[in-house]
Amino acid sequence: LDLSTFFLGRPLTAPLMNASGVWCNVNGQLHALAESEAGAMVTKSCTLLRRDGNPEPRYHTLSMGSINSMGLPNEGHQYYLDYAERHDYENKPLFFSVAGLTLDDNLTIVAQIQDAYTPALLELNLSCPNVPGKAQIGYDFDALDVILAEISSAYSRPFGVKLPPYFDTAHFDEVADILNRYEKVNFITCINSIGNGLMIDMDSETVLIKPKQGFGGIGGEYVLPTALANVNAFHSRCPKKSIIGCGGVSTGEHVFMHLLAGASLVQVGTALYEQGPEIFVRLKTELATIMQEKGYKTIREFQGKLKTL
Ligand SMILES: O=C(O)c1[nH]c(=O)[nH]c(=O)c1I
Repeated sequence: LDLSTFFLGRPLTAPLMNASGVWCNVNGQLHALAESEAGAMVTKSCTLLRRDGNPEPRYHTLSMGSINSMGLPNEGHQYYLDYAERHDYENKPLFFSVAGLTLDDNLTIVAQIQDAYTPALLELNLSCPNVPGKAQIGYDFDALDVILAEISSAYSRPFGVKLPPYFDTAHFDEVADILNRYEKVNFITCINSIGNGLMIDMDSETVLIKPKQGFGGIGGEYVLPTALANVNAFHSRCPKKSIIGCGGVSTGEHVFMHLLAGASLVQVGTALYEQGPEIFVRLKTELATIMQEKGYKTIREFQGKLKTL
């Protein structure tokens, strides 16, 4: 599936969706997303069985974003398969996020998605930073190679991966080399939260969240430059794959920047958590205004056309 035509070919001026994990854990939230102005939507990353996740407080708003250590709370994969069966795909495409705790769990879940033959698009989450004792697959390049080989042979359709942020050119090169060896990896979602940040309450002199001594993934405005860099790095290194941008989006300008950097579709996390699905109306309007001011009729005219000096 080529996301760029799937979304850019359509009259959408705002290919927008939620970031997995935000407003997508339970049916009521999923229904609200389905009814929203978002162009697509994704389910909460699921494990084989239901999980409570980490003890609360596990999410906190920050002056320029958020910190979270949710711990992969979800209703278990069958719950989201049931939702995927009921979803109205004419209304908007559905992405199905999977974050199994083991390779076997991932294979079991993916096999059931295969058997259910849902039109949902698999987004394999390789970047959850908050399960104590579980290193991120996205930062273990051998494990990354193995899971892509296993999923590619177990799943017959195109799928995508949700990557953590990288901060070193050698890592962009190495991860892109691995991804380019898997033609079934049709899209790359950059970025997940910047793992293991820490913020402090000045009055009580304590951390803000309970799990992991206060360490958690950072989202929001703080991560925009890192998100744009990862979108652009993989856009230039993986010409046959679509990039879904995620990270730091709260205005139409941010959406425009992600698209210019190479994204075909843009996810919203922290700002959606704070403002709810109505945000998609504002982002669509703001992007359309920017496009009008710049004289662009379609996204294709500027998508991926970031200029260097
Ligand atoms: O703690 C979480 O549930 C979580 N939190 C994130 O910031 N990213 C993720 O992929 C996940 I699975």
